[in-house]
Amino acid sequence: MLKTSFFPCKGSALGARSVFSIKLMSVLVNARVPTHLKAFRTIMELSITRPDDWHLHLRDGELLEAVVSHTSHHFGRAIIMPNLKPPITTTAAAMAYRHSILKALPQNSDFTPLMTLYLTDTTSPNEIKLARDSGVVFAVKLYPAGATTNSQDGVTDLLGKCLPVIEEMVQQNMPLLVHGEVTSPDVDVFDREKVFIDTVLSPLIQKFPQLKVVMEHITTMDAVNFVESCDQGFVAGTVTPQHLVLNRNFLFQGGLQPHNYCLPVLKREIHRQAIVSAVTSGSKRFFLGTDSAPHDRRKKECPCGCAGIYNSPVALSVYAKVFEEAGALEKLEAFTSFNGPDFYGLPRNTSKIKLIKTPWKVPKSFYFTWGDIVPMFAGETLEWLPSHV
Ligand SMILES: NC(=O)N[C@@H](CC(=O)O)C(=O)O
Ligand SMILES: [Zn+2]
Ligand SMILES: [Zn+2]
Repeated sequence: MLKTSFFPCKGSALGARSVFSIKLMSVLVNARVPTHLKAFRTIMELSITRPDDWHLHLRDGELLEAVVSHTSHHFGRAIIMPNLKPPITTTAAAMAYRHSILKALPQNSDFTPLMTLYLTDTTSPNEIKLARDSGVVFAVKLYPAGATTNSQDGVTDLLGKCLPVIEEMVQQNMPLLVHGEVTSPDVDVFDREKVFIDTVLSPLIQKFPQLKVVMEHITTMDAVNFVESCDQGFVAGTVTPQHLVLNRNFLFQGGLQPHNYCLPVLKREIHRQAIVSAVTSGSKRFFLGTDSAPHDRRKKECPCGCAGIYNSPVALSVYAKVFEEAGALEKLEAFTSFNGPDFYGLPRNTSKIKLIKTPWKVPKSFYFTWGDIVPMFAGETLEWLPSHV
């Protein structure tokens, strides 16, 4: 392998602390031919600060053991979603869940799970104090009751029933993470995010301008505009790989595609484009949150399949492709590794990972003791292989 050039890239959005760099390497393509005829292929390699995943479902039991290393290999930290059965509604339960995640990690892993509490109609302000004092709970998650997987214990009336808890969250500087969809059957499934913004989120933020809110897995230009219209530092948005590269046609292409079904559901192409523009613009308001949501294959390929896309194994490759295609690779690192910790008031990671622009094949499935999980882009070839430095 012959290094032909090395140049650190300092994009304007990155500032002096950026360690982003691109390397080009010439690699021998065919070793058998005489030296003077040997062909070289140029390989690009990115070095970025270790990313964090600000929205992740790790599940529990054998599913947890099957998936955790796909995140812990390349990510430093992740915000762990609390929608287990039963949900993680107390600090004590969050601490126990954290313990089981740490136990499931590969040996010598330094991955840190950042725990969350599942908000219910009866969560007490005192529970928020306990959560803050524990030092291991970093946010509270709002699932409108019935909106998504395991949300049946969620909130039925946020503005009516949860005001004392929200006041305490403001006091404790505890972020509220939002699955932003209304659940009324009268509202078209493709409009649920916009209606949620208009009827729940806007009034909430007007009432509590000091509340930190993350609009999770944004799917529409309405969500992009909303996040951009709010005070920076108080409202942010996470973005999944699927909402950057798939539109709603992918739900039906060649027949019903259960592995492309997640909530909020994929939207029109104009919405996908608005999200791509927002994240590749270099805005600090958006950051990486995969919403990787593993389900056993039989729960996806059945008459009433679960919502959720398992994307941990491919997420970094997909994000890199999106930034590359937008001509904004120098802004990738802020999205993957800076904007999230800056919003949460946590230090940025200090170690690095590499992304190598080489083709690699996504496994068709990941088997575990009682089933298997089909990842996003199963069996397809991607580029930008993540690797340790
Ligand atoms: N995104 C999904 O479609 N599913 C998530 C829940 C969620 O994040 O809404 C899951 O837990 O499976
Ligand atoms: Zn959700
Ligand atoms: Zn989720």
